[in-house]
Amino acid sequence: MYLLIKGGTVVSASGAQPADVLVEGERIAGLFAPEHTPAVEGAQVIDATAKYVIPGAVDVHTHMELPFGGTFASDTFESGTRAAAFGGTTTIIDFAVQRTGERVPDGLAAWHAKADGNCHVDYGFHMIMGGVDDESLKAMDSLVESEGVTSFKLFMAYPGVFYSDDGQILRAMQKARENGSVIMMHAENGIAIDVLIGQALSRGETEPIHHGLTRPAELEAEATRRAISLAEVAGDTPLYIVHLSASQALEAVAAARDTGRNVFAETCPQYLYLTLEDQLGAPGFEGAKWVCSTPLRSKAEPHRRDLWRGLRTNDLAVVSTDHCPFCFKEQKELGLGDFSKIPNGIGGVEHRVDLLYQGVVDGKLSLARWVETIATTPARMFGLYPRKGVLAPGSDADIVVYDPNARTTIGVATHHMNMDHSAYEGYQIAGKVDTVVSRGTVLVSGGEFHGRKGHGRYLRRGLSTYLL
Ligand SMILES: NC(=O)NCCC(=O)O
Ligand SMILES: [Zn+2]
Ligand SMILES: [Zn+2]
Repeated sequence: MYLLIKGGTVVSASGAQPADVLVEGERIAGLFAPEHTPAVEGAQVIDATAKYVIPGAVDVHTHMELPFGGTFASDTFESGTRAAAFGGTTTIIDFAVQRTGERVPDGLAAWHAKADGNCHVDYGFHMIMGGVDDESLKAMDSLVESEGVTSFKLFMAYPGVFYSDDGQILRAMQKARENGSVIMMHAENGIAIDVLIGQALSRGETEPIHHGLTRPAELEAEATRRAISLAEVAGDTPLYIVHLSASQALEAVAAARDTGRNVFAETCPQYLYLTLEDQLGAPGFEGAKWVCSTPLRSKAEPHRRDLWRGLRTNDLAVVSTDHCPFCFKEQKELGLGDFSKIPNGIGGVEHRVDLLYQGVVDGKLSLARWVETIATTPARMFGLYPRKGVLAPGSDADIVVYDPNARTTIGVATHHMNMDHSAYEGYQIAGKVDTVVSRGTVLVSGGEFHGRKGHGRYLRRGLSTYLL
């Protein structure tokens, strides 16, 4: 079975050129200069004239069905991966969770039970380590060796939930140094934040904006610097800072990278577009829609400008979504009268490709850098390259045809995520995902979904190929 994507401009992390893409079965058979494209009898043809053809995007930070804040993230693996596909994302890496007091293999098994047979796109897992002890350290080895889980997320935030102290973090980093895995860090000083939260509540400051005000940028920067130091002490353990939002934290990452350290970071669209004042500070309880951690930052400071610059310089190597949706009704409302009880998270798995493309439209990113940050580097960073993240012979035929001349408006009425609101309601997007192919199967075309639950397969990941 052949599929030919014809007439488009293929964009890769190294540039753009006119090329036709031939798919045989689930894999890419070849890329051809248009004048050299072979005639393939019986091939299904997709006309990509005046459109970009890019690798299916890879979102390395999602939380489908995450239990958090007394409820569960509102997208299942089924609804969330369908929405991902609509947005041009053909691979996700979600976070399996070992909660404090639980065993790591049990956490992984629980995530397989949620995801297996339910996904529309391919998926892998990182492991959240909610407790670092002798047993869980041993389990890290077996996850790397036998389960294809080669990255582990630790938390310097959320005391009593996922928090690890510095000793635990150092031990996990030493283990990762031995087995070749990557440590992902939620870098916020959760102990100090809890003090600020208590003080704010005792002053009667209960509205959503206080979520952001009690998580100052300096406490993200302090934790980022501390994580970088601990990784150095552990022997330059590869360290990946998740959902980086503040200029000061970015400065710490850039300084480490300038000295040749294996330190990497991602940011997310919410930090590139949304702000503490405009969203978190919306009237009444409305701001709860944008409660996430790290929080949205003040527009009075140059965070967004610096994050865009970091994307250009590669001090920010990846854009993920940290997709963690909660409905406003009944879920975000758990925090009415107490911002600290609002479940943390924003849904956006459907919009990353579009929102980052606006950076191209606005002259902030090159086309190549768009593809590199949403597809190629994520795949390399987390052991999926060259199977994912690139259009090359032998790679999985995960392909997006993107129409730069079409327009779309983001909103709850049209999105496919299981959310009763949109973090980007009314955003006008110049460009549109036109066709989405996953392992040779057309999942989305003409705005219609043609996929089937269970098409998505579990990805056993290798070690990172992005490290120095
Ligand atoms: N980010 C967020 O607010 N929720 C998801 C959990 C996490 O990534 O810390
Ligand atoms: Zn986090
Ligand atoms: Zn997250």
